[in-house]
Amino acid sequence: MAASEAPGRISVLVDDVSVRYRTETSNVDALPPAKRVLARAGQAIGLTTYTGVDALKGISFVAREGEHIGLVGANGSGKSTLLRVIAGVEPPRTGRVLAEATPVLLGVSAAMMPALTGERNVRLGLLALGFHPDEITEIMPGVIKLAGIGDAIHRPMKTYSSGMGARLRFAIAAAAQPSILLIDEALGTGDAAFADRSKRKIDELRAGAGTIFLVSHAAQTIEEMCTRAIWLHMGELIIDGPAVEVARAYRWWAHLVAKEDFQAADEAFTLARQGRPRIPPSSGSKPLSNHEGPA
Ligand SMILES: Nc1ncnc2c1ncn2[C@@H]1O[C@H](COP(=O)(O)OP(=O)(O)OP(=O)(O)O)[C@@H](O)[C@H]1O
Repeated sequence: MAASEAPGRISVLVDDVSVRYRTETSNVDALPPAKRVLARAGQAIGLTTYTGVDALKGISFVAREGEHIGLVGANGSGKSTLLRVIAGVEPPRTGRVLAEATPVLLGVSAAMMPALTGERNVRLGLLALGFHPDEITEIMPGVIKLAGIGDAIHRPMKTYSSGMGARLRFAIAAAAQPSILLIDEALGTGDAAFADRSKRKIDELRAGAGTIFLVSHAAQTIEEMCTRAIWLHMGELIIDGPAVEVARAYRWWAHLVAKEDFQAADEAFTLARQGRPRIPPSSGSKPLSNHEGPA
């Protein structure tokens, strides 16, 4: 179903959202000239230099019920940041996000308490997601089973490996059965058995959710699983349209960049930005590699 055919109710409104991260840098030369002299003087006496990274620049769009929206773009283009802003775990510097239900970002929504056991964290996480204590008693076993971390569930979370913590967070978020579901494939973690269980759970959640946002580096996954796609580049929205069109245009551009045919890449990029994405004639019969690109 193409975006233009989706008549569902508006579920998420992203209005002129910008995010800037403040981060340390050792590259004083990249700072604006006015700040360079001061930064050099500061460095000479051991002070840390900070700079701003514009992760999202004035992003606006509307998502509707029934839409499965893929986010594509090179590494660092702002995809995860956008999911985090929609989930409400990253405050935007400007703009706002309105949602008709609580969007749940699989894997990171629950704030965990390191000193408490996994079991206590599950209980707190489910309370935070709005479950009634009686419901929690009922669904706890299923959440613990999905996390599948064995006896470690009775140990403090600070003793967990990062994979074990991620599994628990995933299992808590999955219990929410959200109507607005945010999936960041980069969060995919764990061993083969968990990957299999989590994939089945994601499929189940996808079937129940009204609006889905999916970040994936595999443009083909976006083509197969989404109705619509948004291409982000250096924090800017380049094109928003039917998934197949946008994902293929992105893959084509990424392929040209990987081949170092920068002139053709620039042309493809400009056309996409103008809303006239270039879809390579061969892409239907001979798919480009999923992972091609400047990533
Ligand atoms: N906590 C942070 N502090 C400073 N900069 C950050 C932080 N998180 C992200 N960034 C920067 O913001 C920009 C966007 O990052 P983001 O993770 O949203 O990109 P992405 O498209 O999801 O990348 P990837 O495909 O590599 O996962 C990048 O330049 C990144 O370095």
